[in-house]
Amino acid sequence: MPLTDLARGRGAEGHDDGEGSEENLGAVGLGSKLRAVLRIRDFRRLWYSTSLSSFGDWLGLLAITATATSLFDDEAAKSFALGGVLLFRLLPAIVLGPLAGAFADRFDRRKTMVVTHVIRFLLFASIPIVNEIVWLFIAQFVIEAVSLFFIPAKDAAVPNMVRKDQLESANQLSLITTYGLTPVLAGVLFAVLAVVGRPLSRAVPGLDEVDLALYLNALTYLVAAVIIWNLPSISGRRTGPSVDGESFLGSLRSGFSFAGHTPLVRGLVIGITGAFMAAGVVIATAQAFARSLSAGSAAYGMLFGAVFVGLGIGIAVGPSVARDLSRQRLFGVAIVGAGAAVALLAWSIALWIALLLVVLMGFFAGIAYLAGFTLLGSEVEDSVRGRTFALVNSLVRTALILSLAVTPFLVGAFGRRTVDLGVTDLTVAGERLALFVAGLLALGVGVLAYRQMDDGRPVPLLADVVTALRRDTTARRRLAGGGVLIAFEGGEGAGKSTQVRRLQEWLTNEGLVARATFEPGATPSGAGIRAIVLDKAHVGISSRSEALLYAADRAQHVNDVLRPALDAGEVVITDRFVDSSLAYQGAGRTIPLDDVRMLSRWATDGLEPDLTILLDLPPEVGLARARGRAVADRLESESLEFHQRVRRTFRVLAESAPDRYLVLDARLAPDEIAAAIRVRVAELLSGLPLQQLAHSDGPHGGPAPTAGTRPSASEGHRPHAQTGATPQLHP
Ligand SMILES: Nc1ncnc2c1ncn2[C@@H]1O[C@H](COP(=O)(O)OP(=O)(O)OP(=O)(O)O)[C@@H](O)[C@H]1O
Ligand SMILES: Cc1cn([C@H]2C[C@H](O)[C@@H](COP(=O)(O)O)O2)c(=O)[nH]c1=O
Repeated sequence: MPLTDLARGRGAEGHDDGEGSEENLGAVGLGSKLRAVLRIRDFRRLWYSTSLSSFGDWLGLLAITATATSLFDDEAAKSFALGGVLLFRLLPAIVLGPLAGAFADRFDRRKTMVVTHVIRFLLFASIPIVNEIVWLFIAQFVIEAVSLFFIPAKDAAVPNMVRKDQLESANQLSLITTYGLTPVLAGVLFAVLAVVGRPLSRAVPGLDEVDLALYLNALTYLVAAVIIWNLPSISGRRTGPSVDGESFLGSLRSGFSFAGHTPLVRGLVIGITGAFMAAGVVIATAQAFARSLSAGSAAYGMLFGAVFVGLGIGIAVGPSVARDLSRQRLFGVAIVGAGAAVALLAWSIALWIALLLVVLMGFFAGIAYLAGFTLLGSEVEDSVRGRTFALVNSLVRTALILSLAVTPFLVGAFGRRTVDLGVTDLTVAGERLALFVAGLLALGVGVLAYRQMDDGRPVPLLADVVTALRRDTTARRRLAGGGVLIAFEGGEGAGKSTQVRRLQEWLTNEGLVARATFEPGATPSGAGIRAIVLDKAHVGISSRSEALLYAADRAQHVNDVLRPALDAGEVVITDRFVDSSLAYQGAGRTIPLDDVRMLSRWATDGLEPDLTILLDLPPEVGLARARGRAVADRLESESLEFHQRVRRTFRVLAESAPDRYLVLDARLAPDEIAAAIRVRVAELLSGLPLQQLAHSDGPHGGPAPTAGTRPSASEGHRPHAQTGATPQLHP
């Protein structure tokens, strides 16, 4: 068993008992998910520590850029100093990134994190003391180099602290904190320091607000180091310098080879690097683009803010909007979305259009970043995770440096050109062309990344995205070859058993594996429940108890019969399902429908029919038919009003989702009803990947099991061989 699984298992060190179980129920709000992940003690402590150092980072950036510019009076020298600070921040990644990754995979991650924090504490504290631009550059360079060792150690440690299904929430929390909360708090504190700094520097000569910010920043690293020191679980299995006897160079090589030969990682690397290269172009052209909108000096600030608004929305709501889509697909789709938004941005003529597109770009970028980061954490083995994170980190920074450095030259060289289109002249500005090219680049890498990472799902991408956004779980199951569930509903004696049997016979003759089943009583324990609920001798069963008995029968039925058959790609036809509980226990026994719905959803684990066929009949007619067949059971013996409520509810349910129901008048002749059913079912099944009977026994093969005689659920299993697109059916 991989170490990551062991560490994530129940009772792993630092896990609080019972946390996060609510998440397993499905649709849980962002707040609850974040609270659940924060209940994990060690993760919570690591989060405190990284939030603190991230806050320090932002404060440090503000203070350092202020220091750099304050050392000069001349405007050109100020911008040189600013550019120099940023360059020295990004530069070390090119050389040191991969080394740092190999380090994170070979050495104790906790010690690496503590040592790098302490070094940064010392360096930040030294900047105001030395107060020289050359030392500022050197310190920046070393701080960044040291951060490169911290980042992969931290990123690679997080997946070991939370359950796999909680990693996305843990990443959401980290990204929201790092890019939403801490920069704002740092900005506010910096502003406060600017106010208190002046009187302070009069009181303590040589100490101003920038120095204070730098000292505070240094202190955050020291406190964060102490917190991490007290988190032994971060160390994991790394106690010695070498994990498996591989040399340092060897592990560096194997890290590159892993990234190059693993399609998922290759796709992620291509996607993230390309997207950041495009982001660099957007940043480099932003000022000129804002000016081109002739919207005043505030336009740049607004566009800048819009990116963060979009990013925030994407990170916060993206995962729940696209809950059902695989993260591989989500990643590719989101990069393509961000690229398309940038390409359109190049053409926008008004500030409000540009703002909308920038929010959209940020939204998709946020989703892509979160999905990519989560995939790296969850899909990459612990032993190479540090190297993988570090490689991505280096490539991201290299891409940013390159595009930030090259774009202004290209834009300047292109200038503004007028193209003669014959009918009219088109003026093209360099910054807009660069934006358009960046958009196309992101679009291209999104497609490329998607192709590399595609998880081989049989569902076409568009249908996958549409059904995921619509939360159409039944359509998703159908499209993925997960069988088809057809439910028959209706009152007593409506002819359900008759039609279930006829439909199954027809499907079998058409060469498909079709299983007939029923509720209640299709499993051995269900048969016991059926005997209880239908026996007139049981006079004292309460409404709630009855609802629970039907739910228990259904839970067993789903588990033993429906799910396995659907997983095998069969067409499953059930005589009654959830709607019967809503109609009989809800309307009949007057239990609130929402309670019955909730109980049923729990029992079925969300399984819903692809199609429900309602055979509608006045209860007096149906009861007469049923009584001609056998003595009335406990439910059939209920009053006419009871059965009228049941019928009304069946009809209301069908009216509320017409595309999922086929309502037929059950007074028609059985042949007519069967023909109408065949037409609708042929439509539903056409082209779906379903199990087909082997040639030896079908099409037109062996006898079909009889639903009307209430077969045991194991009957109806027929030898079947292949899955394939359903051939043309003949209704
Ligand atoms: N369309 C129809 N017209 C007239 N009689 C029918 C029709 N369909 C079925 N019947 C007859 O009505 C009786 C009940 O049919 P069936 O058992 O198929 O109904 P059901 O809905 O499964 O009933 P229950 O829910 O009580 O089990 C049977 O005797 C059957 O032959
Ligand atoms: C599934 C289900 C069924 N019932 C009732 C409806 C009928 O009266 C009987 C089942 O009899 P049948 O001849 O097999 O149709 O049970 C119910 O009240 N609630 C349910 O969920």
